[in-house]
Amino acid sequence: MAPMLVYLKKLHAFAGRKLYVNLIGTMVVSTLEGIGIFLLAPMLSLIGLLDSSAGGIPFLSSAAEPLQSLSSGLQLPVVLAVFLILLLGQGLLQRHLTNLNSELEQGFIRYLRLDIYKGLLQSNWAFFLKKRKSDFIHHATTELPRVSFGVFMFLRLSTTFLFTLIQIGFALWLSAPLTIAVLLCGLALAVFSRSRVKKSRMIGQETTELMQRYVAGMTDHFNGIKDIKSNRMEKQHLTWFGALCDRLERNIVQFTRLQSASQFYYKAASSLLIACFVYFAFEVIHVQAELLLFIVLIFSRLWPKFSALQSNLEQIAQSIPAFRNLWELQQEYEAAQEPELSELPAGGSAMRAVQGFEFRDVYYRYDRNHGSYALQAVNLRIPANRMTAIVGRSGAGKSTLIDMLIGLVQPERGQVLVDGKPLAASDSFALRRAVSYVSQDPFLFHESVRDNLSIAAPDASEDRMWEALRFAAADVFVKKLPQGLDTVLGDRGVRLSGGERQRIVLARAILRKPSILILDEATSALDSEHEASIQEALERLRGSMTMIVIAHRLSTIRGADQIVVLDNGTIVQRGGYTQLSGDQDGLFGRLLAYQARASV
Ligand SMILES: Nc1ncnc2c1ncn2[C@@H]1O[C@H](COP(=O)(O)OP(=O)(O)OP(=O)(O)O)[C@@H](O)[C@H]1O
Repeated sequence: MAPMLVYLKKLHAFAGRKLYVNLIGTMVVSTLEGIGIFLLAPMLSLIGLLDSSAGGIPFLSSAAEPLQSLSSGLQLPVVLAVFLILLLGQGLLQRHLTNLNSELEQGFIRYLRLDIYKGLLQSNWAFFLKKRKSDFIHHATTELPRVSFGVFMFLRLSTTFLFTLIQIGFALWLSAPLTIAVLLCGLALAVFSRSRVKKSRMIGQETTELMQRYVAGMTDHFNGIKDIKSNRMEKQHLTWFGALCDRLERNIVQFTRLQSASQFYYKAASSLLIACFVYFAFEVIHVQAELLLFIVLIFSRLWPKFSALQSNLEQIAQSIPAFRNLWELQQEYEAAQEPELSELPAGGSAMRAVQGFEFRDVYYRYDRNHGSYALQAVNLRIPANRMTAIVGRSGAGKSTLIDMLIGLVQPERGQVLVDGKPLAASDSFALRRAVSYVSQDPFLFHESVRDNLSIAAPDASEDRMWEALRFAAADVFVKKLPQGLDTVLGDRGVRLSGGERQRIVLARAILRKPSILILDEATSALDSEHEASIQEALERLRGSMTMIVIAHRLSTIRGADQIVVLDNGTIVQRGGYTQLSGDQDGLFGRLLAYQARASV
């Protein structure tokens, strides 16, 4: 129940006064409906079906009295007009409430979406390392609407409950013994149905798990569609997917069956009760036929409320696991918010390293409980405005070192210093504003080349964009694209090769005019000709920015001021290209030799 309270509070914070207008409006609609039904009494009395002098029916004589003063020809039209006005008024109000309710519900979904997305964006990198991307998609697309549905179902339950109380009050007035008898029967049925609420919750838990697997599976499969097709794995994936879809189908049908069975039990009980009451009231305690008719009328209104309450309860129970799931994610990312930031920084000044960076006896493990060290005993200086190359075998810790430099991960032991001062977690935004980072797996949005570039520098002119594209040796192929800079890339537009993608991402990085440029295997997909032209362009930037380059192709780092060789998370060699390549027994020398043999 606690997670549900959290989201009810959020709804309260979001909707404020509108929420109460909605709740009170719903109550008014229900009451008007009740009054409309009570008006049936004078109507029936006027057309002679009911004796208005019958003392056993409350309201009837008092409702009939004012009518007596009217001429007989007017009485029925007046009653019918009041009846019509009431029901039309109720209809109009209902329409208004339906619209308001939809605005509230959709607004609340938007509010939750933004709240969650912003919370996720402000979470630290360690949080993303632990989570699967598909889980976020699952939470945003499946769990969030379930939570919103659950919240509004709870509101509906509350108003139905209140209105049921009012109707019980009327019913008690009409006939206390019969009402108490009906309530006892309702209670017995509710107790009998408790296990169904529990079952709904179990089904809801299974829905959550199955949907999580469904979204994760779909994401994985379509991320790996090339592997699937080229290795003819379609059949295995289809079998897996088919089995999961079967389970999803069974899960939903199971819940519908449970709900329809509950509704049937309530309906069957209601028919049985009405039959018993009529028999008992008519044959045993001999109440007036008019009163009996009225009692049947009231209970035929009251009983559906009981079954609606049961249905609401089952639906809420079914959505409870989604509340828990979303709340757990929210707690996780709230604990992982980047420090001292309540808002995402829009602009602000970038940090400028004058002397450079220093790693002082740094240790880092991805899993602090039982993982091996990704970095250990790292002592390293990275001078400002020089080019530092980091090399080593796969898994040596190169990317981890970079992530730590830009404050994405923090040392478990030791310190990272900028110009001699420890890099506080709160400085990392200022630092990252100075950085352009091109990762191993460059990412382009499904937008035009222009949009992809201006994400990095919204104010950049077209001339500056072409200049950056020239730098990255991308100008020639962009000019040849069907709409040049305005060509849409990706699924809906032109597909680029790996090397073309890398060059646009490199242009984007340069467009930002960074003071620190980090290239993590950023030219690995390029042919030698394009790579050479980028090397020349980088050479021209030398001295104007700090460059850190991770490279497997060692020929590309000949010009580096310092080369750092990592192995198993530790620095095993450091020096200039000529010095390191001269040491045949060192790791650098051996890596060079392997590459020389491989290229023969
Ligand atoms: N998210 C992660 N969770 C757990 N371990 C990780 C994670 N990322 C990297 N590692 C581990 O940390 C070590 C260093 O990885 P890192 O990615 O820094 O190596 P790398 O030198 O950049 O490798 P490559 O050249 O293949 O990209 C490896 O043993 C790797 O398995």
